[in-house]
Amino acid sequence: MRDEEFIRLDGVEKVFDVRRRTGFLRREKHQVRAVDSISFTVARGEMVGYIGPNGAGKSTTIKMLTGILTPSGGRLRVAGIDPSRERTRLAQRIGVVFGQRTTLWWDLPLIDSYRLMHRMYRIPDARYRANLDRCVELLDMSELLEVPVRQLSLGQRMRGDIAAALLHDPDVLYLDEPTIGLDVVSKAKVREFLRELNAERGTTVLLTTHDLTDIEQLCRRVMVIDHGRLMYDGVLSGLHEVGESERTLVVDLEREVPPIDIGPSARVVRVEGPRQWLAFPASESAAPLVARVAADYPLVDLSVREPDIEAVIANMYATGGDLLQPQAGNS
Ligand SMILES: Nc1ncnc2c1ncn2[C@@H]1O[C@H](COP(=O)(O)OP(=O)(O)OP(=O)(O)O)[C@@H](O)[C@H]1O
Repeated sequence: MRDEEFIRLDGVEKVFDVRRRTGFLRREKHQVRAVDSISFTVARGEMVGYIGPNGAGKSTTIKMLTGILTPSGGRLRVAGIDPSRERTRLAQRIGVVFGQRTTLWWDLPLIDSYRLMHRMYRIPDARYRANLDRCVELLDMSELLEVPVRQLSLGQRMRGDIAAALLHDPDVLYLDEPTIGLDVVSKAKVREFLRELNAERGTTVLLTTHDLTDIEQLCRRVMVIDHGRLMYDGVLSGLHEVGESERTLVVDLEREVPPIDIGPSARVVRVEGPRQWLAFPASESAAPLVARVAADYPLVDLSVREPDIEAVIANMYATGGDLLQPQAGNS
């Protein structure tokens, strides 16, 4: 197994058989293709965002990567291991954090959950101590260890869960919504910790989130999945180009004038006194637009605003992704 292909999926599929009620006693069998022929590789030490709308197939992919679910087709390897065949061996190499569920014992003080994991995973004592001390320090948890999990706030519990996933020094960490419901300070703490973990330990991280700031701050590469298919795999900024989004030229004029009219290449989307906002395709240069406005209108100042990434992604989902192809190189 090469480091560039630490995680590797080739045409992976997952089909669920479900029975739908169609009448009082009638049930119809049908199939849900949750993951539809997905291929990608993740290099050792990469930190990759895995995003998509509800029901896109993200959790199903993560469950196959942990060995909880067996693929219906295709081939999948994590650290050279087939997850569903060697789930126990894989468990020593991976850590998993599900933001909406906890792996901690609800009624026990946090430290007792860690002691149990120490035994369950058969973590050598020195390694357990070193990892625990490091998490306690970096995640600011010294006050929390004796507190029963049920009394922890969501942000505290999340830090507790992240530490639990790292006690056995996994090579790969799957994070499913690790900042969901957290306040700004807790989110910042979790992100900072993940950045350090990745930089210092070279832990490979696959991050699923609906919070695009997580991705912006942590991942250079992002994969977008929708209807079980990989719609995009590349740098986050590249989404602007494929997302058919618009940039905005904001112009300050000497005085109020009627909405600027310079033909079909740009349209006025907002006017506030002498300031006007013109939307134009993100793929086009602003220069000709600026030249035309400057020639015909009393221009004082201007700026160009990049599309907001949330709008780009919302647009991608809305268009069904037909325009988008998985980027070569990572598939
Ligand atoms: N055990 C199951 N049985 C039947 N259908 C399932 C099962 N698990 C998932 N699905 C279906 O597979 C599709 C993908 O679901 P999945 O949970 O992977 O999506 P997701 O991207 O993680 O969504 P969310 O963001 O809402 O968590 C959905 O249509 C879902 O209803």
